[in-house]
Amino acid sequence: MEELQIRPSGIRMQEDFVTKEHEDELIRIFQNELQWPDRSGRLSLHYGYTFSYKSFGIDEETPYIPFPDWLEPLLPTTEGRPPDQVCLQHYAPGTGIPPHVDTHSAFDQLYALSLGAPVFMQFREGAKGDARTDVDLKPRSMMEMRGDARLHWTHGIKARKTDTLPDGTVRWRENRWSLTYRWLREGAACECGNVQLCDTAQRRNGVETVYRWKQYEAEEKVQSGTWIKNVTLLIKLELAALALLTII
Ligand SMILES: O=C(O)CCC(=O)C(=O)O
Ligand SMILES: [Fe+2]
Repeated sequence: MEELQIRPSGIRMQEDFVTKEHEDELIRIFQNELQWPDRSGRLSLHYGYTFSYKSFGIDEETPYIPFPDWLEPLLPTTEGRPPDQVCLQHYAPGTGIPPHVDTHSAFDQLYALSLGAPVFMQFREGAKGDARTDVDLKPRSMMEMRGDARLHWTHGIKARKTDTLPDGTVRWRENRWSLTYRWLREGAACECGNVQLCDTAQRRNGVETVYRWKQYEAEEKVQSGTWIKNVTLLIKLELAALALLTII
């Protein structure tokens, strides 16, 4: 894996993690053999352990979902043990994911494999996002986020139909799938101290943890522009906030 020489530091990339033939076969499986949620927008399927935001450990009530056969050869081997959780996501053209950090306390190492169409992922420094960097996620590439890229910059994908390349070319979005791999953090506490982005630091400092979710909601509003989505999300946010508040 090669680290990109950009800000944020900590983005490591391995191109051609799978062959084109392997990718075609995976997409065939994704499109024909998996049961996706029946709704629009970004769709997710989860494998492995589920993290409980109540107990801040493995959710004992949700059964472990074994990794399917097609997933086994796609697991990164560089951590010495398989990930605890894998999330397969489908992005239909026009969909994205709001800027966020994957929860610090819950997860440590973080990798993502891109399949299908390329897309720009935007990294933004801190909560306000003054510095921004677009990284072109090429199909078949495996990315690792560590250090600043993992903890101190948010990442997200703009919900839009096209991306404009640095040379001005307009690239239409097509179907994209990603696999996000996460390893649980030992002790479920992060020591980075970033009160803006780290839930452990926020808890320790008595900062209203709901802030993170509020920010997420605001971003979603700007991106989706649809009322229904906002309402659904708001309910989810409130539930999440309640779960978080109970453990403060
Ligand atoms: O789609 C991707 O490549 C990454 C998705 C992501 O950021 C996440 O699942 O937390
Ligand atoms: Fe993420």
